[in-house]
Amino acid sequence: MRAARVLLRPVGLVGFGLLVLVLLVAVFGPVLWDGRATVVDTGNLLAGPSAGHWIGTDNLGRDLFFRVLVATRLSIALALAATAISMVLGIVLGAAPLLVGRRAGRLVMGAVNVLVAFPGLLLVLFFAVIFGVGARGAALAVGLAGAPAFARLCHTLIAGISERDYIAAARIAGVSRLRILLRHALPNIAQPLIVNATMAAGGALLTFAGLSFLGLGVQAPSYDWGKLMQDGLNGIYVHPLAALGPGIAVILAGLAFNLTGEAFAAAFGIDVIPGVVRPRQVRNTPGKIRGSGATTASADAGTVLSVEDLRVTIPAARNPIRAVRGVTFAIRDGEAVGVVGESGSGKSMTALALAQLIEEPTRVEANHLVFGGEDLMAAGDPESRRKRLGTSLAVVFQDPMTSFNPVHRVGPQLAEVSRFHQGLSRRAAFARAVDRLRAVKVREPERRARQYPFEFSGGMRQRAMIGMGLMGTPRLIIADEPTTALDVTVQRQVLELLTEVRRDTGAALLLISHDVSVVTDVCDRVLVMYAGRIVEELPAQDLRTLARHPYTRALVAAVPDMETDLTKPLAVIPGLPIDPSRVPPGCAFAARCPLADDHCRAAEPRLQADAAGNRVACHKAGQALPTDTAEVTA
Ligand SMILES: Nc1ncnc2c1ncn2[C@@H]1O[C@H](COP(=O)(O)OP(=O)(O)OP(=O)(O)O)[C@@H](O)[C@H]1O
Repeated sequence: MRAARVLLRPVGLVGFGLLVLVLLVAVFGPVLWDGRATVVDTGNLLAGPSAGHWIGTDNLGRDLFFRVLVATRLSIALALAATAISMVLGIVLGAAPLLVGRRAGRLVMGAVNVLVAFPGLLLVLFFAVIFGVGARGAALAVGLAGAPAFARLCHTLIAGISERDYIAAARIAGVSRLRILLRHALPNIAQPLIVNATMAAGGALLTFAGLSFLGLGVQAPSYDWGKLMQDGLNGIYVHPLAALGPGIAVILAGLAFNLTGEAFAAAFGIDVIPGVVRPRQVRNTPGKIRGSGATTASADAGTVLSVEDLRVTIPAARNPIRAVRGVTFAIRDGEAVGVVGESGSGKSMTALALAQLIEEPTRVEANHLVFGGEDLMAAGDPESRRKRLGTSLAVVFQDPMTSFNPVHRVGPQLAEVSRFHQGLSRRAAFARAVDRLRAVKVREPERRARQYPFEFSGGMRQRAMIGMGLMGTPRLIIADEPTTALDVTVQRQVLELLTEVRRDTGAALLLISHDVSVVTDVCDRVLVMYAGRIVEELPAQDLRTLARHPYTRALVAAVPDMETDLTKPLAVIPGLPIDPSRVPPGCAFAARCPLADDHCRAAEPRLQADAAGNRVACHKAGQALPTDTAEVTA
């Protein structure tokens, strides 16, 4: 237990001990000592410390020590109330991009950033004047003034997890934004938020003391530490303890909160300074439409997905990054299509665009993008579209560690899909989740469904992810490098499972991999991508022998098989992929191609189909390579 370890550190022990003491005094102080704190002793006005009055009396002869103890409750209550206001408002504002979309969210965060730039005390004074003097006004003022900092922290933390696959999975399942926030985002950022709240409460204590001291906070006859300090200030030269006593209480309580927060932060490895997690630029987003007449949902019968001229562009300060540059293909019902290519060739971007998981500022454009008869480029709310797609499209992500929300049990996460889409009761949805876990060969599914993701092995998590896709009736499963993070034996099991699922459900499969042998084993057809384009399409069984594009042949040669001469160094493709923000004229592969000539460097080859329907984009398609097998150089 990391929380328990906090108490083993001196800082944690002192802070936590002090905090418990302060809270006990806050709860029981008024009950135990209110009488002694309010007794007026006219014979002892403004008396100094004595055996009867440890830190003296005030101008009505009331015992200051007991007044400080009794004031603990109001002081702590105000600090906690203000922190709660800051936190709730901060979470709402910080989650704005998630709740109301990127564009409106950016406006909100812009305003938040301006407010963060203001000195905190200035904001407090501003709000205190607006809400009026008194405890309630002060609590609102301190709460509101603290909200921007929380908003920024919350925004940063949410941005840090919004790329996680379990958030994407929830989006694909069509879960509402509010539910994603409450169920998937907040539980995963709770630790740093609570640690920061603890420390903010310490800061709020000081601010309240300042406000009351200035006469803007608590008003007589109520009193908090600040009010006591203000009263004591009048006689500071004759009776300094009257002001020092409550001052020391503020410092001790502030220390208690801050030390406890620090100790928890250290134990949980949390950076309490906001702004350490940078959001990635690409986010889940609506698509944009180009062209007009071609956008009607005119999929051929038997075609589950039809894509024409898909483009994904990421805006950048200088040149936009053209991650996908006009991809056209179709998948028939039940067919398995593989996408191969080196890292950065645009495979994942294509998949994310198909799953409607790309958001502004990244632009998705296509002449035609139809899934299951639904025009995905049609105007309309992408969220409601995703909701409709929810059960017919399943996505399996690369990293089984991030596919599930770590704070929820696996069964309920699967069940969420059925509760949301099929309106099943909690019990019925859970039963279906158990059934689906059984279908993907998770042993003891009833017990496993009640376990947390960390109790699953990587392969089992990946099976469970496939099981989640099967909660609906998927017509297409998009699997983006589903086995990359797994060891070889488990890889095979997951691939076999995908094949079985396909056979049993009739779902089509789009399998993305940089591993040529994986797609040749599992798929019917292969799309080879390079620099954001499809450069070749052919039956998977022909990939090793009949590939015509020099790039495809180089990819194949780079994978050793039983006939590879292991006495020679393994083949690699010479050179580096192009920078997608600076696409050269002509063929993007020309600089690395042993066959390239001036024509290749000047004119971009079109993707052309032959009589068999295979496609290749190369001026030199099928030509013999210059040296022995050697588009490949060691
Ligand atoms: N957030 C981003 N910001 C800038 N460029 C990006 C971002 N995400 C992707 N890209 C660029 O877009 C191009 C396509 O990326 P994509 O992830 O689709 O490639 P990939 O073929 O799936 O690669 P990998 O196999 O490594 O996942 C790459 O050049 C990549 O650098």
